[in-house]
Amino acid sequence: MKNTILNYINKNSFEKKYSENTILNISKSFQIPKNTCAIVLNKLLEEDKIIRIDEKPFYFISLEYLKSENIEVNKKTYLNFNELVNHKDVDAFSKLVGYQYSLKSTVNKCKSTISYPPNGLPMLLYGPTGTGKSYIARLTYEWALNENLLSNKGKFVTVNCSEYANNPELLTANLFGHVKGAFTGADKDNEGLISLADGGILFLDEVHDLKAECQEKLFTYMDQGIYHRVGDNEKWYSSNARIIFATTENPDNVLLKTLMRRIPMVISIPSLNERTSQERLELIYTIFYNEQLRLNSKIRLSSQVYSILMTEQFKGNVGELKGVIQSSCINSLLDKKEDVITIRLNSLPDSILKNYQTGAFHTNNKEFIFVDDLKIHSNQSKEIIRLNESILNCFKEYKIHKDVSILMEKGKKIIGDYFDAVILKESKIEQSYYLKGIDHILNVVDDRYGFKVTNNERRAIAYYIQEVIDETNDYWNWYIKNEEECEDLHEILQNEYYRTTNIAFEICKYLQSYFDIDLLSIMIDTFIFYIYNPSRIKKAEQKACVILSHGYSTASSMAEAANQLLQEYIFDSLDMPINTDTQMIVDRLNAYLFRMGHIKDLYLLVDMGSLAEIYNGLKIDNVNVGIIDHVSTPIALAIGNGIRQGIEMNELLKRVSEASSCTYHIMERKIKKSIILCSCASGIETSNRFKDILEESLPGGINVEVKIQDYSFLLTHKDNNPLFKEYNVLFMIGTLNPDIEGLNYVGVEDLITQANYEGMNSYFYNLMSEEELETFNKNILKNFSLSNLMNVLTILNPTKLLEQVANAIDQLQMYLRMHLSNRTCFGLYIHICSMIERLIISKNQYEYEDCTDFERENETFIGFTKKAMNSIEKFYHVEIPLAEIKYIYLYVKNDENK
Ligand SMILES: Nc1ncnc2c1ncn2[C@@H]1O[C@H](COP(=O)(O)OP(=O)(O)OP(=O)(O)O)[C@@H](O)[C@H]1O
Repeated sequence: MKNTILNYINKNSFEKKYSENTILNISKSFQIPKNTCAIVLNKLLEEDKIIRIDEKPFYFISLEYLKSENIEVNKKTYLNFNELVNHKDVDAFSKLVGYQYSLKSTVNKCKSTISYPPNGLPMLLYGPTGTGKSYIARLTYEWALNENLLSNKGKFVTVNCSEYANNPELLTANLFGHVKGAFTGADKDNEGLISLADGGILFLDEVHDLKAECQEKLFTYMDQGIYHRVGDNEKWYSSNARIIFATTENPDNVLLKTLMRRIPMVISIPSLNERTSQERLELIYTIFYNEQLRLNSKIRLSSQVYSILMTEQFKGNVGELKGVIQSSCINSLLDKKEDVITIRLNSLPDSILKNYQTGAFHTNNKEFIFVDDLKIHSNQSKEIIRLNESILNCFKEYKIHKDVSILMEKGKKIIGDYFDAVILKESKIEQSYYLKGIDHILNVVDDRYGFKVTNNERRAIAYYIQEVIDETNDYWNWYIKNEEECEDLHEILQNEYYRTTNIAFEICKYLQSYFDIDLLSIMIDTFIFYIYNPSRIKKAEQKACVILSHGYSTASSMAEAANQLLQEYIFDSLDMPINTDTQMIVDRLNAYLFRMGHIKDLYLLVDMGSLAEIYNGLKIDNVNVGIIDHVSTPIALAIGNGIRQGIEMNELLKRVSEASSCTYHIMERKIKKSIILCSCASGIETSNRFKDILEESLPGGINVEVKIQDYSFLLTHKDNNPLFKEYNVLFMIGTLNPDIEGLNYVGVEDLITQANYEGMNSYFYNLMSEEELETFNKNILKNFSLSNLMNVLTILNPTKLLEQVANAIDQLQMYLRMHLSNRTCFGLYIHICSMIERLIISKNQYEYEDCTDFERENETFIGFTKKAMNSIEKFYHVEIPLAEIKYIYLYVKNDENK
C-alpha cells in the first residue's frame, strides 16, 4: 500500500498536479480510511520520500520529483508552496491571526525589540488572560531564530512565576541554579533556567508573581549578563538569554519601579473584544480548521453556534474561545455522519449555554455553515491582496513547469473567479463615480480595439479599482515585498503577449489618470489575464502591423479607425512629424520591434519613403517583412481583414496591391544559423574537446552547430567579431568569461556543478522542444561530470593530475587565507589541467601577453601561486608562465565567496 500511495503522489507530482495529493483524494482513490491513509503518509514523510505543504487543505509532493527539478529541500513541511520554491522562511508571525491588523504594531515592536543590537532588549507583554501573550512570545522566538538572531541551539525556556507563588526560593533556585547543599534536598548542582536559555529566550510568564527579592536578583543579570547560583555567592556565571516578561496585571502596580526601568518596551495586547469582527471570524476559522486537521473530518456549525461564537464576551479572550471551540468539537464527536461533524447549540459547554435562554434564537435551526466556507468570509477585507497572491502563486508554479499557456490559463481563471465573487458585492460600488469612470474608459478601449466588456465585468472592474484605492497602503506594501517577482512576471507576459499587454497598459494608463492611482505592474498583469482571449488575439500575436505615416496623428487615426472597424486590435501606429527623416523612422521602428518580442510576420504600411532604406535599417532576423506603400484606411482594412482570415503574407499583399495602386515588397526571413561557441582561455585544444562533448550531447536533428574560436581572438575583436555577424551565437562555453556585450556565457564549471541549466536552456528558445531539452540536459549532466571531462581533456593520468591540481588549489587557498567556492575550484581544475597538458606537449606555442603591470601589482599572489604549483612544475617538468598565473588570478578575483 505504501508504495502504491507513493507512486500516486509521484505521478501527480511529475504532472504538476500537486494539489491533488490530499488525504481526502488519496483515501478516495484507494478506498482506504483516512486514518490509515494519514498513517501511511506520515511514514513516507518520516522516510523522506515526500514533503508536506501545509496550505489549506494540505498536500504532499514527492521528493523524487523535487530532486529532478533541482528544488532544494531542507525540511519535511512547508507553510506554503512559495516557501518551498523560494526558500524564503515565511514570517513566523504570519500564523498569528491579526498580525496584519490589530496586532500589527505589537508584532513590529516585538521584532524591533528582540533584534535590537547587540543582544536585543527585554520586553514586557501586558494584556488580559488568553490574549495570546505566550503565543506571541513563542513566535518572537521562532522569528528571531529564522532571522539568525539567536544561536542555533538557543532554546525557548518558559517559567510560569505563578506556579511558584508560594515558594519564591524554589523559583530563585530554579531560575539561577544552585550548588549542591545550597538547601535541603539540593543533592547536586543545578545549572538553572537562565543558563538553559543561553543563546535563546527566557520567557517569564505571570511575572507579577515574581517576588521582589527575585526581581532584584534579576537586575544584575539584566545589567551585566552575570549572576550567582544559589548557595554560591563567590562564583559568577554568565548567560546570553534574551528576556520576555508577560503579565495580566497593570505592571506599574505590581512590578518594582527598578525592574520597570530596565524594561524599555512594554507592549499591550488588545482583548478579544477590542478586535474587529473580521479578525474574530478569522480566529474562529483558524481554530476550527486546526480541529478539522486533528479530527480528520469536515466540521460544520449551526448558525446559532456561529452567532454565539461571534458575539459572546469571552472573558478569557482567545484562549477561552479556543477552549469553547475545542470542547464543542469533543462534545459533537458522536454526531459525526459521512465524515462531517456537526456542532449544534447543545455541543457548546454549559458555561456558555447558561448565558442564553431557550428561545433567544430566531434563526433557522437548519442552517449550517461549513468551516471551510468561513475562510472566504474571514479574508474578505483584503481580497485584492489575495488576488495578487494567487497570481504570484501561479507564477511560482510557472517557474517550474515553464509553460506560459498554463500560466495564462490559470491567471485567467483566477481573475474570472475574483470577478465572479465580487460582482454581487453591491456595497463597494454604490458610488456611481467609479462606474462612470470605468464606463468611460472601457468605451474608449472598445472603440479602439473592439474590446467588448459586459456590464457585470464593468462592475467587477469598478470594485477592483475601489479596492486598489481603499487598500492603497497594503497594496503598496505587498508590492514592495514582492516587487522582483512581479516584475519578472510582467516581463514574461509582456514578451509573450505583447499586443495584449498594449491594451492592458492602455486601460491602466487611463485608470491611473482618471482615478489618480499608482500604476503597478501587477495591475497591468491582472488586466492582461482578464482581456486575453486566445481566439481573438493569439493569431495576431505572431504578427505585427504598423502604420507609418507623416503628420502628427495621421497614422494613429488610421490605425484607430481600422481597429475599430475590424473590431479587433491589429494595427499599431507610428506618427512621423513632417520633417522626420528615414533614419528616425527606422530608429523608432526598431525600438517598437524590440518591444514586440517574437514575431513571424511584420507588415509595414507606409505613406512614402524609401522602402529599401527602411528595410535595410531594421534590426531583426528571422522575420518576414512585407512593406506596402500609399497606405490609406481602406488598404489597412483590406490587410487587417486578410490577416483575420489567416491569408498568407505573399498572397495577401499581392491581392491588396492588385486592387489598388500601391506597390509592395517582401523580404523573406533571413535565417542566421544558430551556433554554440566554444572558446577556452585554456587553449584551442580544450575548446576542441568541449566542442566534441557538446556535439555528442545535442539531440539528433537539432539545427544548432558548435563552433570554436581562439580565446585571444575573441578578446581582441570583442563585439566586432565576424562570427557574430554571420551566426546567431546562442551562447559561449568556456573556462573564463570574456565579458563581451551581448554574448551569453556559460562556464564549464556551471555545467559540472549543474548550476544554471535553466539559464542555458532559455537560449534554446524555439530551437528545442521540452523533450529535446530534457535529453540535452541529461547528456550534459553525464558528459560534463568532472571525471568524464578529465578523461576527455587530458592524455595524462587524469586521476593523478586532478589530485595534484586539487592539492595545489588547496594550498593556494591556504596561503591566500581564502575559501573559494566549488564553482571556482572546478573552473580552476579544468583550466589548470588543460594548461599543464598544453605546456607539456607545447603544441600550442602561445603568444603570451605582456604581464609587466600584473607582475608589479600582484607580487604576493604570484609568489603564492608559484609556491602552490611548485610540486606540479617539478613533477611534469614545466614552468607555468606569468600569463597563466594571471588567468588563475582572474578566477580567484571573480570568486563569488569573496
Ligand atoms: N492571534 C492569535 N492567533 C491564533 N491563535 C491565538 C492568537 N492569540 C491567542 N491564540 C491562541 O489562544 C490560546 C491562548 O493564548 P496564550 O496562552 O498565548 O494567551 P496568554 O495571553 O498567554 O494567556 P495567559 O495570560 O492566561 O497566560 C493559545 O492556544 C494561542 O495559541
